[in-house]
Amino acid sequence: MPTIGVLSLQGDVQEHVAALEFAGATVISVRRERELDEVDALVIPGGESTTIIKLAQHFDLVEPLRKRISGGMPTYGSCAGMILLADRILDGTADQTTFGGIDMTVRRNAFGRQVESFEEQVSVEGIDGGPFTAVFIRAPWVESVGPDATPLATVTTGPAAGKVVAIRQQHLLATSFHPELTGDARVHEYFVRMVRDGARSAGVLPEQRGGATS
Ligand SMILES: NC(=O)CC[C@H](N)C(=O)O
Repeated sequence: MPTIGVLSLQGDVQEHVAALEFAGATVISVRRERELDEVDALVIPGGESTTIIKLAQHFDLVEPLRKRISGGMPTYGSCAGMILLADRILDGTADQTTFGGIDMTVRRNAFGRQVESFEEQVSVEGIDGGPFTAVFIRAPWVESVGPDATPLATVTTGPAAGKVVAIRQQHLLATSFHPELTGDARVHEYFVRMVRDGARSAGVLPEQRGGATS
Protein backbone atom coordinates (compact mmCIF):
# COMPACT_ATOMS: atom_id res chain seq x y z
CA MET A 1 0.00 0.00 0.00
CA PRO A 2 1.55 3.35 -0.98
CA THR A 3 2.17 6.03 1.63
CA ILE A 4 0.76 9.32 0.46
CA GLY A 5 1.53 12.59 2.20
CA VAL A 6 -0.81 15.54 2.42
CA LEU A 7 1.04 18.85 2.52
CA SER A 8 -0.25 20.17 5.84
CA LEU A 9 0.73 23.81 5.92
CA GLN A 10 -2.72 25.30 5.30
CA GLY A 11 -5.96 24.33 3.58
CA ASP A 12 -8.44 21.46 3.59
CA VAL A 13 -5.96 18.83 4.73
CA GLN A 14 -8.36 16.58 6.68
CA GLU A 15 -10.74 16.19 3.74
CA HIS A 16 -7.90 14.94 1.55
CA VAL A 17 -6.68 12.59 4.28
CA ALA A 18 -10.17 11.07 4.53
CA ALA A 19 -10.58 10.71 0.75
CA LEU A 20 -7.13 9.10 0.38
CA GLU A 21 -7.76 6.67 3.23
CA PHE A 22 -11.09 5.76 1.64
CA ALA A 23 -9.18 5.15 -1.61
CA GLY A 24 -6.90 2.67 0.17
CA ALA A 25 -3.75 4.69 0.84
CA THR A 26 -1.73 5.00 4.03
CA VAL A 27 -1.68 8.73 4.71
CA ILE A 28 0.64 10.99 6.69
CA SER A 29 0.82 14.75 7.13
CA VAL A 30 3.83 16.47 5.61
CA ARG A 31 5.16 19.63 7.22
CA ARG A 32 8.87 18.82 7.42
CA GLU A 33 11.46 17.57 4.99
CA ARG A 34 11.92 14.34 6.94
CA GLU A 35 8.19 13.63 6.52
CA LEU A 36 8.46 14.34 2.79
CA ASP A 37 11.26 11.77 2.64
CA GLU A 38 8.85 9.11 3.94
CA VAL A 39 6.16 9.42 1.28
CA ASP A 40 5.72 7.79 -2.14
CA ALA A 41 3.40 10.54 -3.33
CA LEU A 42 1.90 13.86 -2.22
CA VAL A 43 -1.36 15.79 -2.28
CA ILE A 44 -1.31 19.58 -2.17
CA PRO A 45 -4.69 20.67 -0.79
CA GLY A 46 -7.02 23.50 -1.64
CA GLY A 47 -6.60 26.61 0.45
CA GLU A 48 -4.65 29.75 -0.32
CA SER A 49 -1.66 29.33 -2.59
CA THR A 50 0.09 32.50 -1.36
CA THR A 51 -0.07 31.27 2.23
CA ILE A 52 1.02 27.73 1.37
CA ILE A 53 4.09 28.92 -0.56
CA LYS A 54 5.04 31.33 2.25
CA LEU A 55 4.80 28.58 4.84
CA ALA A 56 6.73 26.22 2.56
CA GLN A 57 9.48 28.83 2.42
CA HIS A 58 9.36 29.16 6.20
CA PHE A 59 9.72 25.40 6.68
CA ASP A 60 12.51 25.15 4.03
CA LEU A 61 10.34 22.90 1.94
CA VAL A 62 10.35 24.68 -1.42
CA GLU A 63 13.52 23.21 -2.88
CA PRO A 64 12.96 19.70 -1.45
CA LEU A 65 9.43 19.75 -2.89
CA ARG A 66 10.61 20.98 -6.31
CA LYS A 67 13.24 18.25 -6.34
CA ARG A 68 10.78 15.46 -5.49
CA ILE A 69 8.13 16.76 -7.90
CA SER A 70 10.53 17.11 -10.84
CA GLY A 71 12.14 13.79 -9.85
CA GLY A 72 8.96 11.82 -10.45
CA MET A 73 7.02 11.80 -7.17
CA PRO A 74 3.32 11.48 -8.06
CA THR A 75 1.63 14.66 -6.90
CA TYR A 76 -1.99 15.78 -7.01
CA GLY A 77 -3.03 19.38 -6.41
CA SER A 78 -6.60 20.61 -5.97
CA CYS A 79 -7.38 24.31 -6.49
CA ALA A 80 -4.57 26.14 -4.62
CA GLY A 81 -2.64 22.89 -5.18
CA MET A 82 -3.19 23.26 -8.93
CA ILE A 83 -1.75 26.79 -8.80
CA LEU A 84 1.29 25.49 -6.92
CA LEU A 85 1.93 22.78 -9.55
CA ALA A 86 1.78 25.25 -12.45
CA ASP A 87 4.95 26.24 -14.27
CA ARG A 88 3.41 29.68 -14.90
CA ILE A 89 0.70 31.70 -13.14
CA LEU A 90 -1.35 34.78 -13.95
CA ASP A 91 -2.89 37.12 -11.37
CA GLY A 92 -0.56 35.94 -8.63
CA THR A 93 0.75 38.36 -6.03
CA ALA A 94 3.89 40.29 -7.04
CA ASP A 95 6.42 37.79 -5.71
CA GLN A 96 4.29 34.65 -5.88
CA THR A 97 6.18 31.53 -6.93
CA THR A 98 5.15 27.92 -7.33
CA PHE A 99 6.66 24.45 -7.03
CA GLY A 100 5.93 23.94 -10.72
CA GLY A 101 5.97 20.70 -12.67
CA ILE A 102 3.00 20.95 -15.02
CA ASP A 103 3.58 22.71 -18.34
CA MET A 104 0.60 25.06 -18.04
CA THR A 105 -0.34 28.64 -17.28
CA VAL A 106 -2.96 28.92 -14.52
CA ARG A 107 -5.01 31.99 -13.79
CA ARG A 108 -5.77 32.50 -10.08
CA ASN A 109 -9.30 33.42 -8.98
CA ALA A 110 -10.21 33.11 -12.65
CA PHE A 111 -13.94 32.64 -12.32
CA GLY A 112 -14.37 36.19 -11.07
CA ARG A 113 -15.05 37.88 -7.78
CA GLN A 114 -18.84 37.64 -7.96
CA VAL A 115 -18.66 33.94 -8.42
CA GLU A 116 -16.91 33.03 -5.20
CA SER A 117 -18.24 29.52 -5.26
CA PHE A 118 -20.36 27.40 -7.60
CA GLU A 119 -20.94 23.83 -8.70
CA GLU A 120 -21.02 22.28 -12.11
CA GLN A 121 -21.20 18.77 -13.54
CA VAL A 122 -17.81 17.98 -15.03
CA SER A 123 -16.72 14.78 -16.81
CA VAL A 124 -13.10 13.78 -16.31
CA GLU A 125 -11.37 11.72 -18.99
CA GLY A 126 -10.16 8.40 -17.68
CA ILE A 127 -12.62 8.36 -14.74
CA ASP A 128 -15.78 6.30 -15.26
CA GLY A 129 -19.07 6.53 -13.45
CA GLY A 130 -20.46 9.78 -14.82
CA PRO A 131 -19.69 13.45 -14.27
CA PHE A 132 -18.45 14.93 -11.00
CA THR A 133 -20.31 17.51 -9.01
CA ALA A 134 -17.35 19.86 -9.24
CA VAL A 135 -17.16 22.49 -6.48
CA PHE A 136 -15.24 25.63 -7.47
CA ILE A 137 -14.22 28.01 -4.65
CA ARG A 138 -12.34 31.12 -5.85
CA ALA A 139 -10.91 28.65 -8.27
CA PRO A 140 -8.23 28.91 -10.91
CA TRP A 141 -8.59 27.70 -14.46
CA VAL A 142 -5.92 26.60 -16.88
CA GLU A 143 -5.35 29.46 -19.29
CA SER A 144 -3.03 27.60 -21.63
CA VAL A 145 -1.57 24.12 -21.83
CA GLY A 146 1.94 23.33 -23.04
CA PRO A 147 2.75 20.31 -25.18
CA ASP A 148 3.79 18.15 -22.23
CA ALA A 149 0.44 18.29 -20.39
CA THR A 150 -2.93 16.72 -21.22
CA PRO A 151 -6.28 18.32 -20.33
CA LEU A 152 -8.68 15.86 -18.68
CA ALA A 153 -11.75 18.06 -18.15
CA THR A 154 -13.27 21.31 -19.30
CA VAL A 155 -16.19 23.44 -18.14
CA THR A 156 -19.08 23.00 -20.57
CA THR A 157 -21.52 25.83 -19.77
CA GLY A 158 -21.51 29.54 -18.99
CA PRO A 159 -18.85 32.17 -19.66
CA ALA A 160 -16.05 29.79 -18.70
CA ALA A 161 -17.12 27.12 -21.22
CA GLY A 162 -14.10 25.43 -22.73
CA LYS A 163 -11.74 26.27 -19.87
CA VAL A 164 -9.59 23.37 -18.68
CA VAL A 165 -10.22 22.41 -15.03
CA ALA A 166 -8.40 19.08 -14.74
CA ILE A 167 -5.04 18.18 -16.22
CA ARG A 168 -2.37 15.52 -16.10
CA GLN A 169 1.30 15.45 -16.98
CA GLN A 170 2.81 12.02 -16.43
CA HIS A 171 3.04 11.65 -12.61
CA LEU A 172 1.31 14.98 -11.90
CA LEU A 173 -2.43 15.62 -11.62
CA ALA A 174 -4.35 18.81 -10.87
CA THR A 175 -7.98 19.90 -10.62
CA SER A 176 -9.47 23.39 -10.24
CA PHE A 177 -12.27 21.87 -8.20
CA HIS A 178 -12.36 20.08 -4.84
CA PRO A 179 -13.38 16.41 -5.10
CA GLU A 180 -12.33 16.08 -1.45
CA LEU A 181 -15.37 18.15 -0.44
CA THR A 182 -18.11 16.16 -2.12
CA GLY A 183 -17.67 12.64 -0.76
CA ASP A 184 -16.81 11.37 -4.26
CA ALA A 185 -13.46 9.62 -3.97
CA ARG A 186 -13.00 8.78 -7.68
CA VAL A 187 -10.28 11.41 -8.29
CA HIS A 188 -8.38 10.17 -5.22
CA GLU A 189 -8.84 6.56 -6.38
CA TYR A 190 -7.51 7.57 -9.80
CA PHE A 191 -4.51 9.20 -8.09
CA VAL A 192 -3.84 6.13 -5.93
CA ARG A 193 -3.90 4.04 -9.14
CA MET A 194 -1.39 6.47 -10.69
CA VAL A 195 0.86 6.01 -7.65
CA ARG A 196 0.61 2.21 -7.78
CA ASP A 197 1.11 2.04 -11.56
CA GLY A 198 4.14 4.34 -11.34
CA ALA A 199 5.61 2.34 -8.49
CA ARG A 200 5.06 -0.91 -10.36
CA SER A 201 6.70 0.32 -13.55
CA ALA A 202 9.63 1.61 -11.46
CA GLY A 203 9.92 -1.85 -9.89
CA VAL A 204 9.09 -0.59 -6.40
CA LEU A 205 5.77 -2.38 -5.97
CA PRO A 206 5.05 -5.08 -5.03
CA GLU A 207 8.46 -6.82 -4.96
CA GLN A 208 10.51 -4.34 -2.93
CA ARG A 209 7.65 -3.59 -0.59
CA GLY A 210 7.49 -7.03 0.94
CA GLY A 211 5.46 -8.60 -1.84
CA ALA A 212 2.09 -7.46 -0.52
CA THR A 213 -0.54 -7.28 -3.20
CA SER A 214 -1.73 -3.76 -3.61
N1 LIG B 1 -10.22 26.98 -3.01
C1 LIG B 1 -8.96 27.32 -3.27
O1 LIG B 1 -8.03 26.55 -3.10
C2 LIG B 1 -8.78 28.75 -3.70
C3 LIG B 1 -7.43 29.06 -4.26
C4 LIG B 1 -7.06 30.50 -3.97
N2 LIG B 1 -7.89 31.42 -4.70
C5 LIG B 1 -5.59 30.72 -4.27
O2 LIG B 1 -5.21 31.57 -4.99
O3 LIG B 1 -4.78 30.01 -3.76
